[in-house]
Amino acid sequence: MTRISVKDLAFSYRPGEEVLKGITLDFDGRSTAIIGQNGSGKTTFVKLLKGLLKPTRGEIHILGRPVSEMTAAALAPYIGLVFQNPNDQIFKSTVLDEVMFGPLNIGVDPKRAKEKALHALQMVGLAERAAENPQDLSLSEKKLVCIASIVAMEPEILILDEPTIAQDHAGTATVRRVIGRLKEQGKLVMTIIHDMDFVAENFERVIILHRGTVLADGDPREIFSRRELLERAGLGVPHITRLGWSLGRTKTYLTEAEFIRSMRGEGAADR
Ligand SMILES: Nc1ncnc2c1ncn2[C@@H]1O[C@H](COP(=O)(O)OP(=O)(O)OP(=O)(O)O)[C@@H](O)[C@H]1O
Repeated sequence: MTRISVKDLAFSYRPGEEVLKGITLDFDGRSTAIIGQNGSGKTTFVKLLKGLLKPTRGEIHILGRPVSEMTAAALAPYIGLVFQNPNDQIFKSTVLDEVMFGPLNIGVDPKRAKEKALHALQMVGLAERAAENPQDLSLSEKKLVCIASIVAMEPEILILDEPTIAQDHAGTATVRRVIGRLKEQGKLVMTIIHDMDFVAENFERVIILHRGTVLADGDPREIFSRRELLERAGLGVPHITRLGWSLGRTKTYLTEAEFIRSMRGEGAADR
């Protein structure tokens, strides 16, 4: 089922300078990473999906609804965006109030909003910090509070902007677990990200944006096999993929587990 349909989408911040140049894409339920060099248009693209910017050309439908006819507030129950920098999002004086704000804002009654917020905080491992001031948390924890704030609204579509930046090892593991849970719940999880290891391990579809156009669109193994294309787009590959290549393997490895299986001789056909 198509969750998001994008047709001939273009956007300019300044007249005559298109930063998105006619993008056509459909998003189904597959978790999707949007990658690309700085300035390729990733943030602009997701802001358009979320209704924070208006296209200069083209159409977007979210769950069949035309974004052009909806306000950002009307879209909020369906699509959530977690900003890269938590300071752009956090404004309440307790963690619980912060996470309750979204559900309350879309009309959930206070009792239910509290339940949803506590459940979301449990998911990110911060339920015990509910009474604290979010400003007293570490950057890693603040980012998890921001994820919980969107999770609590239970939108069908969640977009995470650089979820692993500023995360310590435990924080990254939590983000991985939360994404897994959301996928199990049938949500469309999207991300904008430069961390290719995380993409390879957690996402089913990869889209490369390059100078405002779609340069490639495929599953991670397909995308990370295309060395020339990645070089052209100025992008790296997962560490484990590079290690495999350095050892002369033809298979594109995506995870340590599959690399180890292959090294032990369990994947002889993959070499
Ligand atoms: N508010 C703005 N006004 C003018 N130009 C902008 C604005 N925001 C972004 N741009 C320009 O639009 C282009 C696309 O930027 P965008 O932030 O969408 O790229 P990005 O792929 O998200 O980059 P990054 O990985 O650095 O976040 C860039 O050339 C950028 O300089």
